[in-house]
Amino acid sequence: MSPSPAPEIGIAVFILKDNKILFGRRRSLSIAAHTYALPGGHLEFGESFEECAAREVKEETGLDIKNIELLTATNNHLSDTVHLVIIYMRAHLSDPDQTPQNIEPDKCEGWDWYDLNNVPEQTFGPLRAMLQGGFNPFPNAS
Ligand SMILES: CC(C)CCOP(=O)(O)OP(=O)(O)O
Ligand SMILES: [Mg+2]
Ligand SMILES: [Mg+2]
Ligand SMILES: [Mg+2]
Repeated sequence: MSPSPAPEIGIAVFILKDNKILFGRRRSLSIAAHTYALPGGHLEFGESFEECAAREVKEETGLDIKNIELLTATNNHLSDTVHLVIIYMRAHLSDPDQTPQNIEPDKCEGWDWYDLNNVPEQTFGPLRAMLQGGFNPFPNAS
């Protein structure tokens, strides 16, 4: 019997601007297809969490970020073929006036800012559950 593949490691970034968070609707990808998720992607060999966060955000939105901090991690055994550890980071825009661009339109329908209390209905399940459970990514959250 061949060994099960190792779980994937994904970095997801809460980019915070005023009281909003950046979400993008994913196209028909292997993970979280057609749901709203945070910018982010697979941790690559030798990267720190912060390096991966900055790289994936730049690759996907063109945004430069700073104050990159580790928040939490979730272990998501989503199906017989998808087991994903998601490491959640938060960050702020290096330039508050910079606007997100949809750099990878084949992977994402576009980026938009959402209030924590009004995230998209079709938010990626594990993320939605975390937020509905009271997780607050903002600094000094009560
Ligand atoms: C959901 C995410 C944290 C893990 C999967 O990342 P992804 O499919 O966006 O991967 P890439 O951005 O690296 O292509
Ligand atoms: Mg990516
Ligand atoms: Mg990605
Ligand atoms: Mg990637």
